[in-house]
Amino acid sequence: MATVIDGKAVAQTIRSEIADEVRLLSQKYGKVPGLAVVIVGNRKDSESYVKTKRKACADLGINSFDIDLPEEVSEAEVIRHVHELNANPDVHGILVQLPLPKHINEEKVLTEISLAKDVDGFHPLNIGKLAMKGRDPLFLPCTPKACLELLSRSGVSIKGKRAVVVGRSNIVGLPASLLLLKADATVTIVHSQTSQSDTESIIREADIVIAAAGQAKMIKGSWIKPGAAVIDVGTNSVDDPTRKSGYRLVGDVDFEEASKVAGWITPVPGGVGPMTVTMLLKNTLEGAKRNIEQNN
Ligand SMILES: Nc1nc(=O)c2c([nH]1)NC[C@@H]1CN(c3ccc(C(=O)N[C@@H](CCC(=O)O)C(=O)O)cc3)C=[N+]21
Repeated sequence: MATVIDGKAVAQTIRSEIADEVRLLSQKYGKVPGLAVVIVGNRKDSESYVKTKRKACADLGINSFDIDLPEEVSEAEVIRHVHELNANPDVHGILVQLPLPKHINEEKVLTEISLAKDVDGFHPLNIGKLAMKGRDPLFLPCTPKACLELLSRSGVSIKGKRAVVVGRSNIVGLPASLLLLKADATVTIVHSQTSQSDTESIIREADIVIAAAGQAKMIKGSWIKPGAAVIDVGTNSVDDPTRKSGYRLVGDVDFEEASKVAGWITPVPGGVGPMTVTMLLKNTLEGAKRNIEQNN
């Protein structure tokens, strides 16, 4: 049976380390880190993630700046807010919750975020640096960073291992594959246009699987190499009439099957999700430290 990686517990440990550092900064400089969270419209999932992020800030003594904009807001208006946050010395990190409404060009907005405040790591220049050998972005994207942190805290080495990333999104699959490559893995990406037989056979050879396809339980236990480390990024909501909410979250991996074969596996919920938020807080702390120490 696989070791189940308790993302919530690891996240809690790291959060208390962050809270200590926030207190030190405040004692030494009289300043605390600040994170601005911009949300446009009222998608239920986005509202729930943003609420989680703002609460996590409050728990750690990080200032959060809430920018809530209506669905119909213009792209220019969103960018105006970003510029205002870039100029605000109390804001050390800026996160624009994705996805944005169709009439707003995400790349245009993300490009306007000051590189020094890009705590999501989604600025095209940060992604470009992530892709280049010998270069490092100021911030690593939170979910990929969470995946690697869970591997390293579980004692799973990456160098020379075969890793597969399932999915190629800009916010998870692509940067996760780049980060694994930087960590010296041999990386393969499988995606929606990969044949079913290739998908299965490539996953079967992988020592490390990062599942970020957004398909409930698509990865079966029989596809997992015995002893592999399986990191499940999927957060798919499926109907569940036995719950008060009417739904529950499941990952991209069939946990029941895969946990009998894998060496390590992350659950959903309670795996990558809480660590993603923690990496956001950590990036905000790092940004604040760089900024405050530079100005003192
Ligand atoms: N600019 C931007 N940055 C993001 O980081 C970003 C984004 N946009 N858009 C959407 C995705 C999704 N995402 C999650 C964060 C936390 C959980 C999380 O905490 N999940 C809990 C469960 C939460 C629940 O029960 O609802 C868990 O897995 O245990 C999940 C997903 C961040 N994203």
